Amino acid sequence: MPETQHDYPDVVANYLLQECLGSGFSGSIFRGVNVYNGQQAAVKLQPVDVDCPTNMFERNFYPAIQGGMGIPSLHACGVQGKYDYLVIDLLGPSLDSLFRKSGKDVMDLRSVCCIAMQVISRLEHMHGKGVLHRDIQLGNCVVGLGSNKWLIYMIDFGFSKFFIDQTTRRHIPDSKEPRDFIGNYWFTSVGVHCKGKVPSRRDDMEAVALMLIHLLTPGGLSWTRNGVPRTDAEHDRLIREKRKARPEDLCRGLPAEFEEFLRYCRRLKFEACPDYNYWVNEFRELLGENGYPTSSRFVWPPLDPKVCCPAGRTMPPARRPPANDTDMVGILNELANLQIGERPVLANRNAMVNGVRVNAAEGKKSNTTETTIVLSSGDENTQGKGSAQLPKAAHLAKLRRTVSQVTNNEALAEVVDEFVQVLQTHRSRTLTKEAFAFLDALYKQLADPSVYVRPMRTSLPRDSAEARENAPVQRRYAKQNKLWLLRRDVARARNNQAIAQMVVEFGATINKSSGRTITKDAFAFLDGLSERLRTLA
Ligand SMILES: Nc1ncnc2c1ncn2[C@@H]1O[C@H](COP(=O)(O)OP(=O)(O)OP(=O)(O)O)[C@@H](O)[C@H]1O
Repeated sequence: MPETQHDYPDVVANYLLQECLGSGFSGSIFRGVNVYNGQQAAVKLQPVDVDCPTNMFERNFYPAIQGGMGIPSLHACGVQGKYDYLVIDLLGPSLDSLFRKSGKDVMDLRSVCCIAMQVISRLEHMHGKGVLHRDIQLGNCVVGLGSNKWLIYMIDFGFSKFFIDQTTRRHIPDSKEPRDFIGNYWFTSVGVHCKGKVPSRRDDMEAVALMLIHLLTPGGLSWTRNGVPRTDAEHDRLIREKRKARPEDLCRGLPAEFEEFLRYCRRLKFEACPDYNYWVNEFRELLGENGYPTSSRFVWPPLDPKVCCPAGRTMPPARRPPANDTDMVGILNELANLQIGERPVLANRNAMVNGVRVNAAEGKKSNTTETTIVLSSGDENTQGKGSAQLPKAAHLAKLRRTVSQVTNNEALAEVVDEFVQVLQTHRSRTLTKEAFAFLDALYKQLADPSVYVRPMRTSLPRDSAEARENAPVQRRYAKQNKLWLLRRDVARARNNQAIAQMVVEFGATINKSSGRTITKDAFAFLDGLSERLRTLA
């Protein structure tokens, strides 16, 4: 029997109310038992006179989205006495509650990838029916019960909205007028929360990205750490913090997919349909690359890594450790001392950190002497060359000079391998101007060393005449699709000229992207390129 300050009825729509399962801003949810057939359900009650009658809104969306995987069924709804009610499938605990109860600071990578795959699929379903969720958060993702406990359900459609007008079947219009934000403090997109933009599909996706990054960040995203803002000043502070957080800072130390996903969502146009499939596959691949099963089934509590990870694999932590170089050196030294069978721990490209430069006078305070600590990757190609000690820019400049003098494919392949290694070694995955200069030189060697090559990246602004000139090639594909195609096609490139053309397209695609980051497909392309050069040698 419900105990409350509200005088909730004992029975609502034939359901005898039992214990309270959760409470929201203006209502509560009870387990209910059908008095006629004993079936259980969740009964969501809200006083009819609340300022924001979300139950009344919510019931409008069920007919449109019901039947989708991970969408609860609506069994009954209406008004009884002073309460607006919804009777929906009884489900299990929310991700918020599971995570809190685990007492952990971060969630494991496998669980986060499964959440990513499932929640993106839920959005694909909802968006496919013309509905935005607009309140993506851990409390609104709940697991099923019994045989469905691996399945993540989306709940709480009280803030949802049809973005496809039900009469005209057209997308709702954008507006330049800033609007009051709708959603939640933690995960609502920067555009909607901090800039007052009209929410669309991209904002649901960005909320997912922020939620995933939050789960992988010790202590969570920085603006979530002071609790819910209670005053306007606190809210303003939160907005400033959220707004200034750059993807590369939020995702430092995480697998590159998370930063790419966040950037992707933020680049989407107002009416754009996100490529859900692409991202589900990215997170699936990330699972595979880390030795996990690639199923999206959410297993909680997480399995012991020894059980779900093939023998001999070393598991990456949910987050690569340090924010601080001094800590990093300590951890790397410890790692170097570990005796883990015959496998060189640091040789795994995903986990590899070849070298770390640490300033002798601690951090960046001094610009004098630098102590360099180099840990070998165990990779034959770099051993003995001593070049891992060079700063990234100098190393890339040296490679540019080398590539300009190389005359055969085998040697070109070696230089490309070293280029990849330099990019992998450094924390920032941005293609710098030195890296672009290397690509220019590589192109020249592959195409015709005697011709003048117009630099791929110049200091001209992005919308300059030159950028516009290149635009048709760049616009043809979104970055990820283009890189995927390049990665696929380089294996069958007929000759050096064809590869040279791909290098240009590769550079143009990365240059066009907002972060100029090197993605997994980008690395795969470079690897494929060097392999192809060897077979064409
Ligand atoms: N069908 C369900 N089965 C089991 N528990 C549920 C169910 N629906 C909701 N809950 C629990 O109740 C909590 C609140 O649910 P919900 O978000 O739908 O309510 P709300 O009043 O709209 O909340 P808010 O004010 O946060 O938007 C959920 O986090 C979950 O723990």
